[in-house]
Amino acid sequence: MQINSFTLNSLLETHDLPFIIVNAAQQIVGVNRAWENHFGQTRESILGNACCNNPGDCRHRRFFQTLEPYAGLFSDTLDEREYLLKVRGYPLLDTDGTLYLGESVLTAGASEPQDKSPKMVGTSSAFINLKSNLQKAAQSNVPVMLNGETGTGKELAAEFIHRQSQNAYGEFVIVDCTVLGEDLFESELFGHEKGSFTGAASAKKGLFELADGGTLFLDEVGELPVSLQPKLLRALESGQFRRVGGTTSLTSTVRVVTATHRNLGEMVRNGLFREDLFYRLSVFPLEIPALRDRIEDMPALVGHFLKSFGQRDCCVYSTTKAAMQKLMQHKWPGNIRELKNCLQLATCLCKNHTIDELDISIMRRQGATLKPGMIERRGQGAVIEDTGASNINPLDTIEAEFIRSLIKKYQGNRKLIASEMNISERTLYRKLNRLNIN
Ligand SMILES: Nc1ncnc2c1ncn2[C@@H]1O[C@H](COP(=O)(O)OP(=O)(O)OP(=O)(O)O)[C@@H](O)[C@H]1O
Repeated sequence: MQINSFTLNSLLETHDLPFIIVNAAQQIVGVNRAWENHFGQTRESILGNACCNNPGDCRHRRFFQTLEPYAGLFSDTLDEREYLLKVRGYPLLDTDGTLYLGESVLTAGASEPQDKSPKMVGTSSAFINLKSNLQKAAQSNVPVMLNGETGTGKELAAEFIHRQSQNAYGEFVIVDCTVLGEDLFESELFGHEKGSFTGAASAKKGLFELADGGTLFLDEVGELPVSLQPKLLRALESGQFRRVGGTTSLTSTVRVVTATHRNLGEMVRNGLFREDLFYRLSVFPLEIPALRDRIEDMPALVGHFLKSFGQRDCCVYSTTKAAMQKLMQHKWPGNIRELKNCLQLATCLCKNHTIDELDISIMRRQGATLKPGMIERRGQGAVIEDTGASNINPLDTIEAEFIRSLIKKYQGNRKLIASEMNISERTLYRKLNRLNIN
């Protein structure tokens, strides 16, 4: 007898852990998405299979004899691989009175989704407040919008939300909205069928489809052209989309997290961002504070990065008091990413694994390089030093003038500008940001 499909689906979808349903004939009649993700098998390939390699004598058979719930460690073979599993089994009754066994399964020793959260470091009240809000956002399942300057940790925060959410067993899929132009948007986001355009040699799943059951992270969503925003809104509202060249409507259930450094409210007022999409995406808005506004986090962040560089280089790095003071005084326009890069360079320059003030070279110029002799001059002063956040150095001025001339030449078309500069659109976008060019 078939289990009532409504009961089955609702049961399966209420479980965050891998979960299977077994009938009295010891056949698998249901698995959830977490199970598929955890063991890398599709439900089509296992539904109807025997529950174990030896169904004549297994815990499932014993369950149907005793009807006793059970919990414990069991060794199972799946797809020719041996797994030690933490298992909990209990009876399920279908609406027509048929008895089934429901079993939640986890690889023994494998961490719970929460344990896989990226390491976010900080001790300031601003950081603790942020982390607590991220946790609340993760549990709520509503769309979250992260707002913050470049390098403040928006992507890390988005991944943290994903790992702490009920979608943690699904994929965390990043969509870089700075590179999504008219030509790429639909095929990247919704995928395409074979032969749907020149070069589409095979069918390809889109990012929306890949994120099914997981989290879709729309990075720099403020960069999405207004003309494409209705298409995104439609897919988010209905959960339905079609691959380019496809005729069937596909469905994807995704958790949406977005990030931007822009003031989207102002963009809405200026007609640069659709109001309906803004409200759809920013149900849970969160501000990621700049490093300069939580400078108390500096010792913890420095300790965190030096520990990881030390593990990489098999040594223990430390800083002098003067070095820490210098780090605390800088304004950090590039935020945590800039701090990390600065420390990475310091580990190369320092002697005896101890970073002192003179090893702290705060580099504000993208692409600035150490010239021969600079390292030798270490004893006489900082190598590349610029602590005044408002100073624009001549290199930046020249670069800004060059980019402005290209903006004029290509009437603001980023693709053409990036191509002439031989850089990606994303790098161009970062340069525009750093040089304050709108
Ligand atoms: N609280 C934190 N603890 C440890 N590392 C952090 C923290 N915040 C950010 N980082 C690190 O700083 C770097 C920049 O973070 P991330 O890429 O998440 O920033 P972002 O705001 O998304 O940047 P962008 O705006 O350029 O996309 C990464 O290496 C990240 O791991």
